[in-house]
Amino acid sequence: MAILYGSETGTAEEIAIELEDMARRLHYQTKMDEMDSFKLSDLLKVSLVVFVTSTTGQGDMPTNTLNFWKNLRREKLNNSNCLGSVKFAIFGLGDSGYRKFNWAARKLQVRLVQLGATEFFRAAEADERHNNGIDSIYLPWKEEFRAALLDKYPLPEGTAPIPDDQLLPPKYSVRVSPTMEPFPPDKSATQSALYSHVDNPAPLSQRRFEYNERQDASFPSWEARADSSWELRTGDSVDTLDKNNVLKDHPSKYLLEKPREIMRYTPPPTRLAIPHGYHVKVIDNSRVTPFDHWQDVRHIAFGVSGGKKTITYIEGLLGQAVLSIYPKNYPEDVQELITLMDWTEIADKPLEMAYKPRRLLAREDGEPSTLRDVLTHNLDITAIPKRNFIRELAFFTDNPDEIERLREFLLPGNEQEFYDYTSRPRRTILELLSDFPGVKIPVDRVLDLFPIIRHRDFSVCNGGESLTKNPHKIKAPNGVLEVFPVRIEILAALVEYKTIIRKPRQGLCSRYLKHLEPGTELTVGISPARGRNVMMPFPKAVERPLIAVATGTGIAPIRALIQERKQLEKDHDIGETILFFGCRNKKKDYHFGGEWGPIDGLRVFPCFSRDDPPEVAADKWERPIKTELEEDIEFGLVMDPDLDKGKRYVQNEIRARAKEVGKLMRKGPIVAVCGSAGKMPVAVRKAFVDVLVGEGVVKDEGEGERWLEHKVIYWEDTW
Ligand SMILES: Cc1cc2nc3c(=O)[nH]c(=O)nc-3n(C[C@H](O)[C@H](O)[C@H](O)COP(=O)(O)O)c2cc1C
Repeated sequence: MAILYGSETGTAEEIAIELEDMARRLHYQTKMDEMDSFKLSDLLKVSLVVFVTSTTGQGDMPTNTLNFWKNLRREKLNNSNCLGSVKFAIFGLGDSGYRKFNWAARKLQVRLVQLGATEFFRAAEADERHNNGIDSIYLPWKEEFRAALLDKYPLPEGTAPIPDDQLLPPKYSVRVSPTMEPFPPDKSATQSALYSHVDNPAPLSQRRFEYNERQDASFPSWEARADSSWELRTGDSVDTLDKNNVLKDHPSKYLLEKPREIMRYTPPPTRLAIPHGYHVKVIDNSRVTPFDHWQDVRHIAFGVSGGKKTITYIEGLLGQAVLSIYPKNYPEDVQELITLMDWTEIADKPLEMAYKPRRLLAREDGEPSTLRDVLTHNLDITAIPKRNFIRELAFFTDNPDEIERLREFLLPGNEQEFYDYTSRPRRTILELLSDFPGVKIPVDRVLDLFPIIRHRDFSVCNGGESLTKNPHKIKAPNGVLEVFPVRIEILAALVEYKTIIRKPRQGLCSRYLKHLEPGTELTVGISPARGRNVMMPFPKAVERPLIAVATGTGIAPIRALIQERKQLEKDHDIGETILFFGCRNKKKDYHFGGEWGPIDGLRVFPCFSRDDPPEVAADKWERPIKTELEEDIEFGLVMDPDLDKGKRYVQNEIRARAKEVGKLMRKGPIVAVCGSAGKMPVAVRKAFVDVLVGEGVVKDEGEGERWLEHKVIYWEDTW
């Protein structure tokens, strides 16, 4: 059975891992990987294929499916019945707050059937918005799916499924190198004392040579050699804790009064071999919201070194680029885990990883990673523990109480307890492990158990001249002036909460960004933003008017776009631009508000939801407040029923400026909507349709929708 997933932030991947575990227990030989690791012809080699895919963007396929999807859609396959022998099942993950709910799974299903494949079990569409999230659909589906497998493909006589309380062999192969001495300490880490006993180790070059020899010798599996096409791309990906739209509790409830104490040590700067990575240095990291504001928003600037090629590449992105940050764990957390697991003896010895997960990045300097390296740079030890993790832990403790407690979390009917222990307080893996001191994870299970750190993508918030106009200079600690020909900026809202267990919480990436000091060197990914092609059929698009709608940090890509259009002014007639920007307070989170004045042809309509008197917002189109509030309360977004009464929102402002918007709409503008997902993009689209009807551009709502679909470049970037 092949289990192929498409996942941006790891949820679908977790489901795939669970399904593989289930299949292995039914004695299936399995191959679980991202869709892009599979060729179409590989599908013909397996008996059953299970696809697990989330939907991303606006009804888009996840990044790690794009090659597979492109192959599947090749025109020459039409009517070929080329997948006639393939039997498949699909599990889709989505969020019903998006207009194109579960579209990736639906598109995939339709195409597979078109090409002759047979669906051997019913497809499912799970919804992140459901009370128990994806699980409400997934858990019953999995049980039925298992029963269907046993029914249609019964086990041979005398063979029983492998029970859940029996440990399966590890999937990945990792061990501490048996002959090699520990490597000399990484000066920036906090490990020097550990090496005081090491006398005259063999020279590094010799040890590296021996190590490589062994690695090569034990590298035969086709999985290990499978193509790494994913490495050629980077995609939109969000660390769960950093993803504020899925958090069920309103931030104000768990507001941190004081910033978290700065860690004594920041992560070591060791670089990873990040696909298409760029070496950058932090030039500036400033908080742009006042300290009494609930949210810490950072404007971070990076200097990109590199020659003409880099500059051309970045300029070629036309202000619509995405910068991927690969966060790291903190040395103190890593040390805590090492101590908890009794790994002190082996933590700094090189590892041999004959078969490692595809996403696990090696060190850029070619040195073999130690366990400490892997725990610092690769494995997410502060992620919220998932079911797979907890299930496996029960095998690694001798304490019967711990075994019982761990297994209890997973019993059918205990989903709420599981959620209350893990996601609700956003408990970390590290905390879970300190709650279960009897658990000692063997090192050969490390790669199977811990999730891999995901990069997080940020829209680059500058464009045009500001990318390259003036070389950026900063003084290195040794006094030498360094020059960076390219400057890239991002605007990052850090996620910090105090949860119901009263502990401060930060997303892994938020914490990493918060403490990024100017001068820090790192490797980042820089790639085109999703949907950029729609946005920039260059040069025609710049001549169209731009109606931009942004809330909060959604202003980032819009600012880049506005700067980009500004630069093109010399050679093109740039269309008019209007910007509706929504935030809470003029003085607190009106990001870049001070910049708009001098830009010709741009008009900005800010909407401060907490500043303006209610009568400004009230207009005849306002949707009944009650219904919105009921929705909000249901999703735990609003704590105080009066909180949102009579506020000024972008959708109201669009209606209030109907004449102007209607006029631009007739010219077939670009409409860009950026900010948090959920109600905002829906309400904004509805407002545009109302304006189209109200201004007589179209007759009715249906025609209004079609106008937005066909006459307008409608680009949403919401998360
Ligand atoms: C930026 C972003 C865009 C999304 N777009 C859609 C969408 O268009 N349709 C949908 O049903 N779900 C959408 N979702 C919801 C995800 O599919 C859902 O959260 C899923 O559980 C994520 O799984 P993953 O972590 O494997 O990617 C989106 C989520 C994000 C963060």
